[in-house]
Amino acid sequence: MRYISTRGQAAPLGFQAATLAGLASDGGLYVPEAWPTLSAAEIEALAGLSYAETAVRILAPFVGDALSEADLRALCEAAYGRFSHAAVTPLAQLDHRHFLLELFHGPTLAFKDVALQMLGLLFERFLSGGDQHLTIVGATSGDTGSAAIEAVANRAHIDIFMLHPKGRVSDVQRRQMTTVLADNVHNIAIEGDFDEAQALVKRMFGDKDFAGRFQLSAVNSINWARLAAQIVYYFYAGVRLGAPHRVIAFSVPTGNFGDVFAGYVAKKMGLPVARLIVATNVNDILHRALSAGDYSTGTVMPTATPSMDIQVSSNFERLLFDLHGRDAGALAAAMKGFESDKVMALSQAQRDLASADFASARVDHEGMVDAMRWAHASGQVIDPHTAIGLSAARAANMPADVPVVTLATAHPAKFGDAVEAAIGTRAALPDRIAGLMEKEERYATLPATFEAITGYIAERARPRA
Ligand SMILES: Cc1ncc(COP(=O)(O)O)c(C=O)c1O
Ligand SMILES: N[C@@H](CCOP(=O)(O)O)C(=O)O
Repeated sequence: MRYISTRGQAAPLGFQAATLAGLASDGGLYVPEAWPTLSAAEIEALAGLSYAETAVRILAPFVGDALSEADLRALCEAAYGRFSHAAVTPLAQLDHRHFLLELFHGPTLAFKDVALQMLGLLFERFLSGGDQHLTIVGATSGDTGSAAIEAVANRAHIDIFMLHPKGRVSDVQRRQMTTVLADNVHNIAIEGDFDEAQALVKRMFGDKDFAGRFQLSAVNSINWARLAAQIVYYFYAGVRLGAPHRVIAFSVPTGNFGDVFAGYVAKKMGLPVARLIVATNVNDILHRALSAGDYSTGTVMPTATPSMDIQVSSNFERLLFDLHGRDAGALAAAMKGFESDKVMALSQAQRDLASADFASARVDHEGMVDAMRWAHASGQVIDPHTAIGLSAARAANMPADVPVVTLATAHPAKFGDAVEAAIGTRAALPDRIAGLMEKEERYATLPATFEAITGYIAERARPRA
């Protein structure tokens, strides 16, 4: 399997090189040259397999010859052996057609663990025996940061620098990052929002001098390996609900468009998906783009779903690449225009193409609270992000015989205040993070400027070997 850049100016890479590179040198994102497919019989054969074994079957075509099947199996078993639920990503039923796909049973209690536990092991595997070391630069609106830090803390060949928007993540989210005092972990609170953090990170990859001095890599979903690992749970849930013989819809609380893009890939690979419902909070650029062709940024509004307070969604570029007929030149020109003007219009033909796979909804604060209360009445305490997805799922116009699965992306204990405000009770902090609120924190606070951030990193990172 070869990976090509959405902007067409970087050399195609294999899985190992694409994983270590993170972002393509031309500013584009790596995508597989062609989508691998599974036959109906191959999907049927996933029934009854463990999560780790399902991961082996789904990831094998993406990994290609970068790992033997036995090595891939060993990594999947190690990664998913750390989850607190035997099913890794279990389904919970809310009523006759609504389900939650619980993605928060990993070490940091959010869906990011599903991919990052795997990515941490892949990095270690690809770096072992060599003299390379990676400087990981990442941006987080709350959950990627802690999952990535958990996955790479104390690894000899890696330094991680994680940028989060100061004061715009929950206390639990911040502490999950800043109380990890390992020498190779560097947390930076930037005086800006998530979009600025993400733009700074992307600029580092594109800066010849900086990228030449340090071997940069990514843990955000710009890294293809992140997304590949997230495809697995769509198949795992779909097969449990009757795929390939039954069509299923998924509702995905969306920020950076990574999670829902993984669902799109699952559909391309053959999973029968009626629609992927892109559920946004009031930071609704993706809903406007898909429903009205208006892909234009506004000011980011802080909400009770901070992990989704995003306007510029990295992975939307991967969908735009397909919507531009995989014409990298056309996409590169469109992205250049968007980067300078903050506006892009999707044509009617592009919207029609997208609407075969995606529906979308914007959910405001009241909609989120209603969904939390409805789930609570059905016996489930859900986090605010999941509630955005559930609200969109309940409003979606899906055929009556199609089950609708909402991705439960975080444990409700990560957002205790918002949960209590909505349903009058808090979810207890699970044992995994007990004592978190008493631990010592360490992080730097810096202005959101390229010079300040790269200067800080340059003083601490190990240069290229
Ligand atoms: C809890 C939670 N829900 C939803 C999202 C949005 O996911 P994505 O950025 O992949 O669209 C995030 C952040 O990524 C998150 O942390
Ligand atoms: N909500 C995310 C934002 C980063 O998304 P990613 O999937 O690209 O890592 C977070 O929790 O940090």
